[in-house]
Amino acid sequence: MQGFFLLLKFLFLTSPSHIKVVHLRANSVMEGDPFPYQALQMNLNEMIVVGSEEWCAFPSLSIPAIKARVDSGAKTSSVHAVNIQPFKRDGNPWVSFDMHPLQKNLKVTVRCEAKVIDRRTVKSSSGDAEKRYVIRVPLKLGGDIWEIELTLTNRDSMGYRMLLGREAMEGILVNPSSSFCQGNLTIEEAKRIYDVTETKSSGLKIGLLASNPDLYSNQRIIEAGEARGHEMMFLNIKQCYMKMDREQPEVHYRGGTVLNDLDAIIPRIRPSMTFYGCALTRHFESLGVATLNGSIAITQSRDKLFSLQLLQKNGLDIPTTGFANSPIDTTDLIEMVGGAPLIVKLLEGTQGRGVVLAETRKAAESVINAIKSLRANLLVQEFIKEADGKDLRCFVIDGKIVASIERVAAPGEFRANIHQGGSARLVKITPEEKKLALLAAKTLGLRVAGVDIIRSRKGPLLLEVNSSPGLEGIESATNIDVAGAMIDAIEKKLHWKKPKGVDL
Ligand SMILES: Nc1ncnc2c1ncn2[C@@H]1O[C@H](COP(=O)(O)OP(=O)(O)OP(=O)(O)O)[C@@H](O)[C@H]1O
Ligand SMILES: [Mg+2]
Ligand SMILES: [Mg+2]
Repeated sequence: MQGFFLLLKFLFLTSPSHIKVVHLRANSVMEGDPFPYQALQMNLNEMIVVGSEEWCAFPSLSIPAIKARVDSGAKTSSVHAVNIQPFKRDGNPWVSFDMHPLQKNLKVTVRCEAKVIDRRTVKSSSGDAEKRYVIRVPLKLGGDIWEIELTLTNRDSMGYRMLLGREAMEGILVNPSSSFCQGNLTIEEAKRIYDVTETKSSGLKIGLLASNPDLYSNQRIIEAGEARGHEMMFLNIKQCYMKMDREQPEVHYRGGTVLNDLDAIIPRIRPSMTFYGCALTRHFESLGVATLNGSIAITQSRDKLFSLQLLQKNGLDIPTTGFANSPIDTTDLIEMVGGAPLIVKLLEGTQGRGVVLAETRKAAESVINAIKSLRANLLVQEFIKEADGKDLRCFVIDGKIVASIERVAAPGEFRANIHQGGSARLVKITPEEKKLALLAAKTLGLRVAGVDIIRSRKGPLLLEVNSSPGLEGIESATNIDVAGAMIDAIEKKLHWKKPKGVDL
């Protein structure tokens, strides 16, 4: 009742004609009073009274029942959403996502779609800031229906799948001491509404282990998997964690969901996440989940020095490369790779950052010694001048070259990386280059690899092998469905065949 009185007071305070604080008692409502109690009473009668928790519905999302925590302390409303996939419809941004509308129940999954009206940084009750998609959908509560804004987030670790915040509460009276003022459902009834009949899809369940669902490459992989009838799940590396236990090792997803029914994972680990991402991939392997690229192969390909050693040991041609510990050896290190001009590469560089051309011996010495004084590791490499700012990127999947492009550096630039302004074009590679690319992927044990080759006077030389090569440059330059070929490789690994009679 206390809340009810508070709201009465609130109503008076926020109404422009009543600016003084009024303490109301139910028995003070009497005829002839100076206050327009009758009008107020009519207003109140029009309001929807809700308790601290209520069953709601989202007709446009095909969610007939979801239990919400009513919290006027929260500004925005949020709803549980996982596996969020942005896409475009009629040129507008949309998202599709999985909702498990029933608490602690992962069997009931509804795939929802809604137009995105905003992306907003929201601070959760734990203090973490998260960038969330915002949608606007009709909410049904009791007999009423009105549009509200919802942010999408993983609420697995929260007590409720939905939070109804004050922005969505226009016309609502909260009585915090009661619950389900608009009708209650038992869990059994809620389950019956969703008609829990487990329907196992005939496709594979594939997890994409990555960091950013908005990346072109990640979107394409999900799209290609779904187009082949598989259940694709975007798994944010940072939100997965591992249980090491002899009897029951597990991978959990934030909130406690146990990821125990995946057939395969596609690791797409960004360089800054190598350590954690590889540990996670290893854990999936120990659970018997198939991985497109294995953890050992990813780990060794990420170590530029180690992978070059492995490649040259297996007879592959690489530019002459030097590596030293002490600045005392810098002079000979430069000599060793044929003197200036030469290339200096940071061991942990990517996208062409950390690759420097030192044109003179003096410049080479200063760059090498400066980097060493920062305790960073570097490689010194002969400069392949005749490459003229061009290199080749060969996309290898399952022992075959599925696409190749030539990347051409921007004017005045020697690095051909797209991120450094380079452009890509279709190229026909020679049998020698083809052999080099396939052998490189095989040597590093990568089922999927982006092999970089530079054309030199001595013939093709191997620059490096990437375990999570980007798809945008290569797919747009060649029009080849590289993402589809990656899914084919998983199907092949798992001996999965499209069920007869299924038209995908
Ligand atoms: N020895 C070299 N001689 C001439 N050009 C080179 C040499 N090494 C690298 N480059 C140029 O610099 C670019 C970046 O080098 P590299 O691929 O080794 O670095 P990266 O930062 O790891 O890039 P990536 O994004 O491909 O992982 C190459 O694509 C190539 O165009
Ligand atoms: Mg690289
Ligand atoms: Mg490269």
